[in-house]
Amino acid sequence: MPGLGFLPELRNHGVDETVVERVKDSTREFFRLPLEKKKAVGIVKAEDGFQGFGHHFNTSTGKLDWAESLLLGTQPIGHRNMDLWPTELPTFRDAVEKYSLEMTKLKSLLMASMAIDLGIKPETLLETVQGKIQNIVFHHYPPCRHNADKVIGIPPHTDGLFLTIVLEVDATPGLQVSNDGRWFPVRPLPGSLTVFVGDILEVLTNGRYKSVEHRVLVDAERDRTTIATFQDACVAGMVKPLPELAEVARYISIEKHDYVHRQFQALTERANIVDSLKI
Ligand SMILES: O=C(O)CCC(=O)C(=O)O
Ligand SMILES: [Fe+2]
Repeated sequence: MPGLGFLPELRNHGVDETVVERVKDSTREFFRLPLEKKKAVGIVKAEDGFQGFGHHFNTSTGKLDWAESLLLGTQPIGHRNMDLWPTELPTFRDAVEKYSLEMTKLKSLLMASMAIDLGIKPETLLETVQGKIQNIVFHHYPPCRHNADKVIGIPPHTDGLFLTIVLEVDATPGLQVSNDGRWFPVRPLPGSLTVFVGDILEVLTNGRYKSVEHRVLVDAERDRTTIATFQDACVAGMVKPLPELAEVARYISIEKHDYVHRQFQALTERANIVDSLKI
């Protein structure tokens, strides 16, 4: 996918259909729970970021956040906070565990194709994600019948980690990508997945792949529910272009924890972190 910031329709991805259907059902069931039950797994802050249920985005766009989300650390096992995996629903934990493993497999397949495309050894790329965090975020955007222009599902952003794989639970539109200052809807065919290049992947590939700005609008009539899987990466503790792709580095090298700090700052200032790393 040279030059592409996202793959709008990944078909024939080999992800087990039963696993997909079960995680979709579990997600619908979770959001149908009464608010008190969802609050029981409310956001908890930890050293490696926050996990749990709540409003994850602080828009500062002058619009009201119109989403409820549950973020679970899923890989490696030590990153899990099992207190936040709902026990209320009998199949939820198992469904998420299996889906997480499918996403791990798919990520490796995608990375093998990327390595071929980039002309580097697959191990070079795979090493960057070895033992790194995978988070799964379940989003629910309820319909907004009146004043839809005053709310936003997720404000414009690029994904800060390495790779994102989005599964739509229903067929409600809302996701849009930005290109040349215009917004374009993303409408994947049923059964396909949407893949986003994250900011770290842009830096690692020295700009061969670009992270792309996207947002989620709220539908007037229908709920939109999605499952976004995020994969983290770094090169020996650093966010920097892979030496194999950086005869002339186009981005500075930065310690991973400084990157996380900068990313947090960029989010609150609505600035683009990747731009601030460009040489
Ligand atoms: O829900 C969606 O369609 C996209 C979610 C997203 O962009 C994100 O979680 O970063
Ligand atoms: Fe995103």
